Amino acid sequence: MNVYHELTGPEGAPVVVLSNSLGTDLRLWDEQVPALAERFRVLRYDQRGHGRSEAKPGPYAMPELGGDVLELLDRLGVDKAHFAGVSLGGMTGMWLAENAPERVERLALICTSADLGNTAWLERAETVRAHGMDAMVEPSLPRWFTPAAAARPEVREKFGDMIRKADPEGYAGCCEAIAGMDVLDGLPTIAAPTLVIAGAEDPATPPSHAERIAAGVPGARVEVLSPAAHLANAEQADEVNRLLLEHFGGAA
Ligand SMILES: O=C(O)CC1=CCC(=O)O1
Repeated sequence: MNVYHELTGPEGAPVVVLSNSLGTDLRLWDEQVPALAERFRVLRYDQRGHGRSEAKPGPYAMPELGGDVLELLDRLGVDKAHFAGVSLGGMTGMWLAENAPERVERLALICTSADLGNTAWLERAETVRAHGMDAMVEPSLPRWFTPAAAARPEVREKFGDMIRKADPEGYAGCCEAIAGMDVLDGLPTIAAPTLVIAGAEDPATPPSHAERIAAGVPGARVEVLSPAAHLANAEQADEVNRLLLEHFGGAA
């Protein structure tokens, strides 16, 4: 599988993997990389079907999204890494922590869920296969950002571009992975110290989903940020950077 990735930060430093959400790409983490790369080797990648990664025909399943990360870590010679994921990226992180615990040091789950149902995701997959990614731009931005942030031209341009650059088949395949996701029952087996971050105004994965994850993962703690919708790491970058550095042990 051809997974596009970028490495930033000192060689030999502990590795932090950053995994993007549905419809975005590794640019989602632009505000995190400078802060994290002072102390960590930051490995960000594009989920399959997104950005510059390969878009195999769907449907996909969570073991494939997690398998892409394991393959990438193997290729780069990384035995174990910290992992942060937004939404679909967080789902990938939960799958990894449950199924490859020896590869996950500490886990940060941002604006994500262990169960998002299935019907709506299968319908969304049908919509993008029929109408392409343009159909996703206007519905997505108000879920991703609070109204003030969603109105900013640079936000609309950057995140609209990420949506348009996703491959419709790849996006649909990821919707199908969300529909078939099965990480809820395994939450109590997660041994990696886990931080769960939610956006108070997130309509897609509201704070109740973060609380549900934290109720399942032994010792997990929740932080709710405001104002922030689904892409809290973009809207509350400084606070998310502070929390990630503290959680991964890189705080000054
Ligand atoms: O619906 C959205 O765009 C929000 C979302 C759900 C899963 C994900 O990765 O993003």
